[in-house]
Amino acid sequence: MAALMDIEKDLTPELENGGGLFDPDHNDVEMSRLTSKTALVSPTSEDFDMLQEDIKTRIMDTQGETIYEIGTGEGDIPGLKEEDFNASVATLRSIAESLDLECVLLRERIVEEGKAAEFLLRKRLQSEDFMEVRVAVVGNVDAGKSTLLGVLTHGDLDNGRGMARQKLFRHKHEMESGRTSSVGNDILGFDASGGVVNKPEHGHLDWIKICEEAAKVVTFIDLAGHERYLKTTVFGMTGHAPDFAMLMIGANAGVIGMTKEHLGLALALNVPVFVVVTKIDMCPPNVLQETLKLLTRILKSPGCRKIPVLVQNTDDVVVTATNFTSERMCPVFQVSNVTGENLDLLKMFLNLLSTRVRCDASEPAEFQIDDTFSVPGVGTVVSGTLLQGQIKLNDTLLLGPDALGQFQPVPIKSIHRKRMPVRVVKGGQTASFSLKKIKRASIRKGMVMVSSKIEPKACWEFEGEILVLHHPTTISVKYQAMVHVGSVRQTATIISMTQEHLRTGDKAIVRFRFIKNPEYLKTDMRMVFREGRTKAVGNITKLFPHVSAVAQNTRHQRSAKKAQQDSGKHSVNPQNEPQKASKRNRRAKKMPDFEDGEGKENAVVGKTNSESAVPSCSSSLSASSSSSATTTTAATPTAAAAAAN
Ligand SMILES: Nc1nc2c(ncn2[C@@H]2O[C@H](COP(=O)(O)OP(=O)(O)OP(=O)(O)O)[C@@H](O)[C@H]2O)c(=O)[nH]1
Repeated sequence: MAALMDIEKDLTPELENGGGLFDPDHNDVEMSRLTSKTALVSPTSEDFDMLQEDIKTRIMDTQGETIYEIGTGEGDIPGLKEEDFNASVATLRSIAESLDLECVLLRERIVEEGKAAEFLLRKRLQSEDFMEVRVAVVGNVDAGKSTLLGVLTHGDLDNGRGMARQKLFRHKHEMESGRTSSVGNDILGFDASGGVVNKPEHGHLDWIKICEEAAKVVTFIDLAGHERYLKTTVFGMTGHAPDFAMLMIGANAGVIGMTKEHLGLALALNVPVFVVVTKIDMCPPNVLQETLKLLTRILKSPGCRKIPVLVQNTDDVVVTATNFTSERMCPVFQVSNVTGENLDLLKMFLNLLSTRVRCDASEPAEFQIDDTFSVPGVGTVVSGTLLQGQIKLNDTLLLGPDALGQFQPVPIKSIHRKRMPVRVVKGGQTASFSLKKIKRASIRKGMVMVSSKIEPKACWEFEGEILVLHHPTTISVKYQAMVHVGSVRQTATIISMTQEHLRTGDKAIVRFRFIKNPEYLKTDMRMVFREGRTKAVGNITKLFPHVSAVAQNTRHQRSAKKAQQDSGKHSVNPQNEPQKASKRNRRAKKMPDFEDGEGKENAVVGKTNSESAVPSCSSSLSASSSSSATTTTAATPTAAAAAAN
């Protein structure tokens, strides 16, 4: 636990100043009174109101919950005497009640001057509303991914011979009533006090019931472990906008195969990773230790720069969960799907995770499409993630860009979240919409539906600052590879770059041009550029030339419209390459690639993390002995080169 305490100091200054509830730079005298550890002992009615307001704001910012610490304060030696501690808890409970929040004790501990504790404050949501967290599940074949999901979502342990995974009711692209969204999902619901609400009936889970009873739903995006499906995995990690990645490792097999590749991908996309080591029931202790040793070495290597923390008790869960989004901490669980050992810790951790997307309903809506369906009796259905803003029933959004770079207005006639009909969807949540009078063939994954306030523009060309993680020789102008940005997945050509040639480990500003369709992109989006074993990652830095989305009733517009007749769109004059665009459009219509299938990876709209133009960490892979075949990312050119060797 000593290591853990160091980490607490290192990573959680916020825990030392009132659970991060207060801005330490705030000079206001009243505010500083409220950051004291005694703030809740006997507050004046004015202080009470301020505390209440503060918690309310926090709850709104985080889509419905926060962790509040009692007994610590800015500049105070932590700990409250029993009496003061009890008074503080009573105040907190009373504020929680006034705001209709569930108040659940997470941990209580003895510190320097007495007691301290953390409470989870979670909004009691209406039955049609729930918080959402998406977790991408990655790891090598046989690591126990499907088994763990089966055990978590169905509540029965495995027999070590594949029983639990069989329970997963999985229709990858199912569209029952047009309500489903996306690929390979399993859901785990938690009620306001953190209890699991999944109750399989005859082995079958009723998603609507789970969503109605849950205050928070964790969606697992189950990604394939086999190398053959790496493209799908990249799509899952970019297009399904996961908040976190759960990297699974079989204790006895260790860090093998695609493990490092998947870790490198999560790091490159800035998706915080936690590790679950399975099969500890059947693994000799010395082998388990070896696996943990190698894992620790990889995580700490310069390419990863993570701080691994073995989670062994509920204290560790609270500390890791509250600091997880710092991206540096990497919680490591050791579980058995057969005996159930430590699964309660993992469940508690999942219950405490919060989406990384801040929800601000006033922002213009931006929804990225990651799948399309054609549902009998319903019509065309699109599913995806709302990256920002809010969408309500009967809103009208702009759908596009089409092959000409145009956007067309579409009214929202129905919304489903996890198969449940709802009236509103908020930033950070996934949803599906049925679209009237729009043919499925006219929609590509990677298209968006946005508020008209955005005045969206599509682009054929963009510039990115990239780091080459691996390439066998040199990359030059005219080189083509697949660009993954969010749910966009399309081949692009390098048309210019700041260096003549790029080798493994090189960084450069590169200008790309899509070969088939213009796309809707934004600067700062994370991108992956790959082809075979060639891999580069980076950030989009510039977009150009833009294609106007404003309708102009020109002769060209009319001809473009004609070209799109059978998809029923209102096309508009593109401002670049009109003729080529028309041809592309026709070709695109002949070869729709919207089928949902295992290998049909599409690009995904990713969460963009704008911290740096190039990834700050990369595949550590250099730290591990093995094959260069699974090269991943590298934080520095040297590390990348080492990884490649
Ligand atoms: N003894 C033991 N067996 C386990 C455990 N977890 C999984 N297994 C077994 O390991 C085998 C592989 O598990 P899967 O869940 O299919 O592995 P996976 O990672 O989903 O594999 P892919 O879907 O092929 O990527 C199955 O036979 C499981 O019963 C565990 O904790 N203990």
